[in-house]
Amino acid sequence: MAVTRAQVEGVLGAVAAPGGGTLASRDLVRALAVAEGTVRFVLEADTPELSRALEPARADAEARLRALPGVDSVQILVTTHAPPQKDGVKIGRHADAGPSRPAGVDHIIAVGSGKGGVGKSTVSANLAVALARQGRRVGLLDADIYGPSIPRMMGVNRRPSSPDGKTILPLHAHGVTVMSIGFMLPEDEAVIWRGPMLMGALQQLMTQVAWGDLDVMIVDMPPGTGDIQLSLCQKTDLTGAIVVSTPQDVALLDARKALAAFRTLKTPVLGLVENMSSYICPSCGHESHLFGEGGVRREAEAAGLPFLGALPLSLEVRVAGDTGTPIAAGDGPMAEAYGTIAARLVANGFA
Ligand SMILES: Nc1ncnc2c1ncn2[C@@H]1O[C@H](COP(=O)(O)OP(=O)(O)OP(=O)(O)O)[C@@H](O)[C@H]1O
Repeated sequence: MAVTRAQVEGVLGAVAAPGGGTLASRDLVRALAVAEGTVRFVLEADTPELSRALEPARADAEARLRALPGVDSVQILVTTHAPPQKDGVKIGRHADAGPSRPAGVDHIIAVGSGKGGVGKSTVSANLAVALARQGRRVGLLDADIYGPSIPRMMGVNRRPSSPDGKTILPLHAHGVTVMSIGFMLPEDEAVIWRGPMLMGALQQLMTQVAWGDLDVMIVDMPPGTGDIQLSLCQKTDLTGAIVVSTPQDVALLDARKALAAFRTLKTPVLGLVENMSSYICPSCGHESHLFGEGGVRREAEAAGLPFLGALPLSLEVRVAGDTGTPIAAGDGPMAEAYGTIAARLVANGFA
């Protein structure tokens, strides 16, 4: 029997947190994902001390979750907010170091979402492939520390090599240069990385990977609007961001938070994409709007932002993602839909 989110939340509500309360009541859990026997989440502490003190609770949660029927794997990441920086003191960096971009990379587009599971990685991978098919030199950086899925979607799972021990050689698939934080994480192991270490790893992917000359780099961001997303936007010279949402009200609420965060960070939003917008029955052709109709388009209009396109829910998309050949690499209406979004980005000079 498959494990449910409610069962997992029940366990998190029973594991004692250091200093009183439980992991749930102390609001320490972020990005909880429960899918196909895998439970994954982040414990986010606000001080390095709390992060260290969380280890017994992490181990307890892991043991209890593993004991639930239907759970095959448990991945818990412990992070801390970066310590506040004293004015003028920036260790190891030039005091004026602003946002940066790898040499030779013309544009960087972040793909974000407020809510997890809305198809952010699917859109990132397919957009990258669609742009490559239009002759652009494209990089795809999977920065989704909570659930790096780009290796599976692009069909690459070798560990990248580093012949000189300094530069990391990226992988290539479907005409795209690919690098994922997933390549750096040990598989099926609980990973305990602190916030600053994670940021260090992401910076490394940006600066130490031999990306070569690229017209555009697509960055698959972690879902949500936490510290990691914030630092990524602040430290990277982004051309702009694309926000993916489903038309459901709950997803839209979170998408609105993502838009607000990008606005605060002064990251231009290049447009919104509606994913899983409708379901077209493969046998009778009937179109149903499972998650509501047109919500993201209306959201874009209300915010005065471009609406880039609506992508239907399609079994083919999921199967393509699971088998390592994004749907945009083939032919048909979905590939065309991605081609249209890609062409628009190129025409506007963003890619
Ligand atoms: N239009 C679609 N039609 C059918 N399945 C889809 C579609 N878009 C995404 N999916 C499927 O939904 C699942 C979640 O998609 P994806 O991993 O891209 O979401 P995400 O927003 O990146 O999630 P996360 O929060 O884990 O990063 C995947 O199995 C993917 O194949």
